[in-house]
Amino acid sequence: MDIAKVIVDVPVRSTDRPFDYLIPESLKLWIEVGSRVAVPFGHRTVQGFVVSLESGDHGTIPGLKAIQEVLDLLPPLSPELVELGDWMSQRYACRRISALQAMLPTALKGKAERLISLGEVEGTIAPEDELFPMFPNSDPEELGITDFVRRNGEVSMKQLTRNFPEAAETVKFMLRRGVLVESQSIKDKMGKKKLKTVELAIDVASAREMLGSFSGRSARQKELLTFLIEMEAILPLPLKEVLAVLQISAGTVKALEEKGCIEINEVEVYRDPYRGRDFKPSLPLPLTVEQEAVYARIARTVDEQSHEVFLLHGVTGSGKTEIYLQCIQRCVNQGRQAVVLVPEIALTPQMVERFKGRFGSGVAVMHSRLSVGERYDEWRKIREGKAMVAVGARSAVFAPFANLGLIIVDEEHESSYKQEENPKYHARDVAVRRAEQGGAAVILGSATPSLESYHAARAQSDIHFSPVLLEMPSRALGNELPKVHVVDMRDELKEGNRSMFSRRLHAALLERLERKEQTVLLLNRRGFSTFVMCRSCGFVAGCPECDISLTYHSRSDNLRCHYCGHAEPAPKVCPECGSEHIRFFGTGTQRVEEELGKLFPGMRVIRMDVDTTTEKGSHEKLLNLFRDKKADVLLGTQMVAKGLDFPDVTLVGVITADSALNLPDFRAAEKTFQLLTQVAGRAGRHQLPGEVVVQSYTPEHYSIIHASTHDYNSFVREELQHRKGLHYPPYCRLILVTLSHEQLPVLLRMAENYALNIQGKARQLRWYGSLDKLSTDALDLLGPVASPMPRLKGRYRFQCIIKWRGSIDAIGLAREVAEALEDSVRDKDLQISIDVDPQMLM
Ligand SMILES: Nc1ncnc2c1ncn2[C@@H]1O[C@H](COP(=O)(O)OP(=O)(O)OP(=O)(O)O)[C@@H](O)[C@H]1O
Ligand SMILES: [Zn+2]
Repeated sequence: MDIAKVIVDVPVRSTDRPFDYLIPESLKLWIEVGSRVAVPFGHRTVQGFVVSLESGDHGTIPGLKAIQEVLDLLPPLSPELVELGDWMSQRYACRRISALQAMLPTALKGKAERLISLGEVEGTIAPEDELFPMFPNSDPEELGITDFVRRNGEVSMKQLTRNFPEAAETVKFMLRRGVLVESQSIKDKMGKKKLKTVELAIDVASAREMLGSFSGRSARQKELLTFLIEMEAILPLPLKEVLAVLQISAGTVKALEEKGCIEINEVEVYRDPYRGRDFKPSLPLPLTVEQEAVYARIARTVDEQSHEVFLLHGVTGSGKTEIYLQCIQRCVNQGRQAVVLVPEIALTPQMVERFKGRFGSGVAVMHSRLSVGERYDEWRKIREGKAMVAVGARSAVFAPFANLGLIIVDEEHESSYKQEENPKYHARDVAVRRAEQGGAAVILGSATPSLESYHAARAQSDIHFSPVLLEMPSRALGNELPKVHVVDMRDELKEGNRSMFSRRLHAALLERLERKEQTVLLLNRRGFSTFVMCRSCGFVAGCPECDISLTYHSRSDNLRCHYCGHAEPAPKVCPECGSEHIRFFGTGTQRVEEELGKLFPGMRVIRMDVDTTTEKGSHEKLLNLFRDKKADVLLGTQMVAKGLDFPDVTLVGVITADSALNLPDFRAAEKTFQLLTQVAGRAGRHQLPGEVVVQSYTPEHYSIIHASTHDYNSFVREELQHRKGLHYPPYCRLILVTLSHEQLPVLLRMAENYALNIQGKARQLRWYGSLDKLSTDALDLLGPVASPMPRLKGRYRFQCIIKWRGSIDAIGLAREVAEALEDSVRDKDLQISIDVDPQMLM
């Protein structure tokens, strides 16, 4: 008998390898690489994924157990995705099962029953008597199955395999052609699964003739038939809608059906979250000269169907989206599919509309605001070949397309592409890997590329990938980038203005009210109240070693560094200028809203933050209100910074540019630059010119200076110098290792132990030492120190940061030492988490 190697769903490390199972003869045809199976494990039955097959005579191996059941008719994973899972488990030091499960919609993880029903063949379900002509060459088995499913409506997979034990190949073949469809019995209040439709059963001419034959009593039937004749072009119509429009009863419909004039069919509808919504169809725009050059370059690779990564650096409003759309078209024309990744926060209706408008219902949308059932249906649309394009957040990188030709990562610099829980993968890096496997092109697009990607493109020597840099320095509509004024808030204070609005921003807001133009106001809440700042001179205390801001701890009233552990007492007066205006910094959106109400009576403000957007669809509602000019000001957190394209926005105000600058994060300057550039890019995108007011306590900071002149290149040059000097990415890579335990003394010992073991092993391998001194292969370790959140859910937390570069296997080492420690102490309470290339060090 043949053997399947199976990764089982048992959440302990010792099972993180394939186990051998015999494939019983009866299941042989059903099992492929990527199949989900039920297998005995210990005394239980668990779920697992087949990762490889071995044929041969293994019948005699004692103790080898057999697979019990196949859980889906079509394997939910492709061999390509299984291989990607393998790669992820090494790249992110995670378990293979967790990588594989991350690829599937939630619905497939639960216990829902799998059902088979009859599919749509050429648009409608085949009526009984048309069955033979439709499958002239079908074998009796296929007809038997069709008939069985028809009689039962929906059958479970068990029923089907019981009745047709030998028919695996046939059923699979039928599934692939859409004669059968597989679904899950997901109870989902968001939508229904079946829709009745009404359609003429005779041609229009005969129907017209029939009209004369209706007498007084059947006037309603005549009305219905007349209606259907008029609507002929758009038939079939949903029955429910017809009943509602004509105010007729089901009896009328039935009578007409019995006369053979009409037919009622039941079709399966996907729970389309965008159903009933009209998307304005959009045609390809004639490209600008800049766009044309970029497009031609990418199109070449798409046509060759080869693998290449592009970094598309295009200023805000340069028309990157149009490039994406036309490249996708090119790819789809060749019969290959495309995935578009966008940050969750930017997955606005406006964004979806642009893709649906161009590609219609061939677009599947995947994001976390959909219900479980809706997400499953979108996933199924992809797997069954009913969608050619998937637009979605992070996890859409796993869209089960069979022949992927293009992956687009929009706003590639966004840190939300990194998943913070296990598996801690970065969707951009996974996208590049997947494309490499399948010979697909990748476009990483941004107005502010991440330093990692940009450096990789310039240096052509990066460990992940070397993208080809393509640039679009001007806006598509030919207008200028907006003028940016930086206001020094220290001067405002000096001159007696204690309000949160500078005089300049105040005046600009008034002007917009008078001219009936709109304003976007950004309040950057990230990083508030973790640091202490002097309002007189802008001083913020930083770590002397690590060049990041110190974090204030109120209990001990001191300041601490979360990279190396440096601590000092919190100052009472500013060490720079002696002022007593040194304190926490913090303002909420609500307070800004109140203040606007006081200063500008009658101003209509829409506030958009986590509080006002929790409800499903609220985000969209607020944006629509703003677009329809029901408000003068859109006030919000980061949410307002991205992707919006509103013609009447001529002013963008940033309340405090510095707050994120002071996060204890080596990417603070980069993130500040990106956010300012993005939000500034919302102003003056169409006919009206735009203006931006940025309020700051540190206007001399290079991230603010360069953002104000839209000078990405100068910012990058300066920032790269800093990173190089202090050994931060992209000049090295990081691994964040967090250890947690309920008991502090135990944890301290373990963390110390972990650090020593890493250092010891690295020393043996001649990797260990300061990155300053070692030239190529090098590894250094910071810590252990208390984590920024030192106690979480009753557990203490300590962390180490491993810095490394070169071709050494630092990830393997971090994992190996963690596992050895776990094995040696055998303390179930100890948890060690490894985050490779962390985005959040807080
Ligand atoms: N070739 C073109 N001809 C006419 N208009 C265009 C063309 N390309 C893009 N546009 C328009 O220019 C505007 C900006 O384009 P788009 O939103 O795609 O820019 P973007 O680069 O994605 O910007 P951002 O990074 O700010 O989101 C849009 O209103 C778009 O319709
Ligand atoms: Zn430090």
